[in-house]
Amino acid sequence: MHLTKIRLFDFRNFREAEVEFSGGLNVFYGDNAQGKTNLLEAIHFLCNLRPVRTTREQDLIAWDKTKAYLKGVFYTSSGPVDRELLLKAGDRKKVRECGVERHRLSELYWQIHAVFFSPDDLTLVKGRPSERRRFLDLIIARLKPQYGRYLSEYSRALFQRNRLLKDLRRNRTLITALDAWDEQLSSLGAAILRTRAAFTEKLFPLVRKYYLYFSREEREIDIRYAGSMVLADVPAESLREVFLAALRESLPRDLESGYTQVGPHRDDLQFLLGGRDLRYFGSQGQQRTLSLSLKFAERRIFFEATGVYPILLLDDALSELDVNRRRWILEGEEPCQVFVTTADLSAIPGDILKKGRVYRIRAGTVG
Ligand SMILES: Nc1ncnc2c1ncn2[C@@H]1O[C@H](COP(=O)(O)OP(=O)(O)OP(=O)(O)O)[C@@H](O)[C@H]1O
Repeated sequence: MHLTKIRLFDFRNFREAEVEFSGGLNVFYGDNAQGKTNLLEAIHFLCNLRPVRTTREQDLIAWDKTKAYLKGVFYTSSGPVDRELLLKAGDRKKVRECGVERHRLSELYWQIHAVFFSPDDLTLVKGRPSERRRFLDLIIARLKPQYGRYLSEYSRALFQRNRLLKDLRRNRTLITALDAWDEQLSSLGAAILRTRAAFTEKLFPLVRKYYLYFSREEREIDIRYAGSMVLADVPAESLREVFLAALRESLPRDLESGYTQVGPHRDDLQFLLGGRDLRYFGSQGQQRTLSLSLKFAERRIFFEATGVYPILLLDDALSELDVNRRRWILEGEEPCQVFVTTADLSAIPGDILKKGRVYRIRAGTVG
């Protein structure tokens, strides 16, 4: 699968552009603040149907406009697919595939996917637990739309339970309503925990493998799912009861804080090297390598699930890698379409650059 062509209108600092791409390496090159990242974001939005990280969709519209339009033509195993996205201020985005408007976006997730990596992904290691949960949840929900539904129902139930906890401070008789929320939370939470456990079983060995490869360190990284409940050795079918018991046990603390203190919404990932937490004790380089490994593991997981390598979008990421790793990624030992931004073409080995296509980005235009 690869993107053969893109058209943009009033997307970020692009007024109008149409560009054809190579199925291999594509390099967006130019000075700072010209639009290299914006073009990468446009590709990501077309592929994954959501903006990079927590950017709001409306912020993608050019500042002095009220609408933005993107069209991408993809080459997939079932032939060419064209996908259009229309953003309108104050409205939901519209998605059309092969000319037909689509409302259930999860039906479009399987075939086309992109993995975006930039130095900001350091937050996956150094940032708050919610960043790591989001990383897990987005990948799983994409591969299993049912999981996305568990998550949204769980957060609705959690919101109601937290509201009730606060109300209980004023009116104790409301306590009878708590059981119903605990029941809901524990069955949805157990489904989330089960799915995450099955997923991390695949993800963790891959992250370890890429970390070893990228870091050339002798020691393996140890990755753990750091739960807010002790779940080691709990069989999958007992998760609901264990969670329910944990909710009851934490009730005094929950009432005091007004928040539910246990559950998958409090869980985290922990990365240890030589027994020390990389989040606090890792060097900048080790943390960067780990965030890159997480993204490469994501890419591999998609390949294993779908048989198709996602498109790789590397924003200003080459400077972090030595020449051998740049070569490995850009030459494609794991073949896929790659888009790279750089302000310095010498970051790309000359023989590889010759095989790729280079686009000069200047003030929202592509040359
Ligand atoms: N919605 C928008 N409308 C118009 N311009 C925007 C919008 N959002 C961002 N920009 C501007 O687009 C310009 C290009 O940003 P971009 O991040 O793509 O630069 P870049 O070429 O990747 O630069 P760098 O090399 O510094 O990372 C910036 O000046 C930014 O302020």
